[in-house]
Amino acid sequence: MAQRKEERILEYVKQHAAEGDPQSVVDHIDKYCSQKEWAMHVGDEKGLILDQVVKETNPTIVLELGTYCGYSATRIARLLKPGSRLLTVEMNPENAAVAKQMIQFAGVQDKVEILEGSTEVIIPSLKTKYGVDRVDFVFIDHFSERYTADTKLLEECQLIKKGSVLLADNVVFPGAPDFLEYVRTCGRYDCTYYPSHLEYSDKLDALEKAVFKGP
Ligand SMILES: Nc1ncnc2c1ncn2CCCCCNC(=O)c1cc(-c2ccc(F)cc2)cc(O)c1O
Ligand SMILES: [Mg+2]
Repeated sequence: MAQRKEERILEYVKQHAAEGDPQSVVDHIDKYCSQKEWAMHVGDEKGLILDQVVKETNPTIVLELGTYCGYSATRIARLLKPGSRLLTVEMNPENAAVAKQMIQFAGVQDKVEILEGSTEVIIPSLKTKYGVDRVDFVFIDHFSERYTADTKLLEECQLIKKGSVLLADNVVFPGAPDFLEYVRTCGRYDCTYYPSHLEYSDKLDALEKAVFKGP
């Protein structure tokens, strides 16, 4: 029996999902986490909203803040056009190791790069160290206390340009009130609120989309 919940999820996927099939990986993570052990993936209900926003954005460069086990990285990467790439930031090295294997098993490793470290350190290095000019889509799913600071950091580093899309998870639960206040009142974003539910739960939650209008 694997020691950590995240390793048990990976083991279940390896034993039951179809290798090289990202949809199968996503479906089996949802199955395990709704039936056996809850875990903080964006999940199937909010995941459908994520899918819709990714499809309408059709991004070339995606940044994800908070990889965890790689569920949303796999979910996003399965929708990306050839030649596009997803950079995902994870501070916890044990979770990054699980995510690397999950992404590899799903067969999307050529599109996904896991950057180990904290967002406040990684974001300022994206241009110089990772050759990023701008990001088209940012999925924000790390500590809600960092959402606003990292959004401001993306602006200051000129990583988001007119039309870049931010999509933030958990804006109701655990909640990101200062992020909602910031993007809705600073005058630089067109915001859309998508009510939903916390993953594998009937508690209310929501996603907030914030489209950058330029500095
Ligand atoms: N500065 C940085 N840079 C990179 N990673 C970083 C970081 N700082 C931290 N981390 C590492 C991310 C930590 C996980 C973030 N996600 C969450 O914390 C999260 C929690 C819940 C939740 C649900 C029910 C409850 F009762 C309680 C919590 C649900 C979700 O969908 C979540 O995404
Ligand atoms: Mg989340």
